[in-house]
Amino acid sequence: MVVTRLRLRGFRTHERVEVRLGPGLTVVHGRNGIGKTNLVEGLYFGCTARSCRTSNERECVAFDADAARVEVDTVDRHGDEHALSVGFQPGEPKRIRVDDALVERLVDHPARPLVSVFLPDRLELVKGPPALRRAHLDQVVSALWPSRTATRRSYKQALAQRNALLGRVRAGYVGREALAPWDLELGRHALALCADRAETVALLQPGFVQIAAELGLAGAPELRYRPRTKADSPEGFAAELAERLDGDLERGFTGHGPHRDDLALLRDGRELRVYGSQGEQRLGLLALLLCEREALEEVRGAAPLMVLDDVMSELDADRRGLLVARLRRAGQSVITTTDLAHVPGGGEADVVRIAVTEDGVLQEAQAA
Ligand SMILES: Nc1ncnc2c1ncn2[C@@H]1O[C@H](COP(=O)(O)OP(=O)(O)OP(=O)(O)O)[C@@H](O)[C@H]1O
Repeated sequence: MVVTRLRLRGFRTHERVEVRLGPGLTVVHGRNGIGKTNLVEGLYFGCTARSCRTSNERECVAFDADAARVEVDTVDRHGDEHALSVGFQPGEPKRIRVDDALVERLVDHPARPLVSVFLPDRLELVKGPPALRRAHLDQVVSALWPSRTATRRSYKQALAQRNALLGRVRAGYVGREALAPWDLELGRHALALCADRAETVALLQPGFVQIAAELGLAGAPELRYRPRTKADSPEGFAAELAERLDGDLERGFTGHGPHRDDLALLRDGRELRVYGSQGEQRLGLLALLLCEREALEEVRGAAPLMVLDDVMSELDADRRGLLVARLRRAGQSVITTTDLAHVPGGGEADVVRIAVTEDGVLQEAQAA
């Protein structure tokens, strides 16, 4: 799936913009604060109906506009064209259309392109709480094997049911023994979810190690899945729950299981979250997103659209070269930069360049 065209209306600094993207690399350049991130945020919004920068989407509507509208044209692998549009007016539900049909959600719609975004704000994924990395890992599982989304859903449902039952035991409506069948049920889904996550991390690990080293993360990089459970059968998991039942009854919810797992990014065995510098955390995040992209290419035969905002200024010339070479190997990517010279090969004929200036957004090189 390739995004061929992006149109923004009333989106942050962009009153009215239309640009074409290349099937390979597109470089968006312009001075600080001119609206480059706003443009790629618009691209993300058009592909997912969500902002990649804020949960308060009112912020995306231009200061002097009442509503924002983003349209994205795509071509799928069979050559079929699709038109996605997202209209957003604060206080109203979003109006999302795919090929003129209204849809409720875009994220799980088959016609939408997968998109992976590196923004300075996304550093939270490395620095922040385990819940963010867990959710991210589950998204990668779903992107790699869409049918396995059901595993996570089943676990969540079983967990909610057990938590409800804990409440009934606490209130004295039923005895503790009522939990036993639910614990086994939860154990079955828990082990399936852990297996999906472990398989994904094993698949990502070699790429992560290679890319992190290539980008200059000193020491031995490692991606490590940290499941809470040590069980290898539903019965074993149920036994772990039974050991913790008093605590669960006290709190009123289940404190053990895959909803407490973490994905650790390490260097020389130490967590980047705790010991990494900001620059090292950035490299860790970049390596993670890039190895996911390559795994998707391998498993699904389609790399997601990769959006890299303001990444070049942090890398030396050799590493910029390695990064761009990796991006150009497969799939579509968009890089923003203050200086076109920071993108090796950015002037080549197959690269699409878009200049964001005080006079507007200028398409410098058109995709064929
Ligand atoms: N809803 C909005 N309406 C109008 N302008 C906005 C809105 N939200 C943010 N801005 C403006 O957008 C500008 C920042 O744009 P953006 O983050 O895209 O810059 P940039 O080109 O990526 O800069 P840098 O290179 O420094 O990262 C700021 O001047 C900010 O005031």
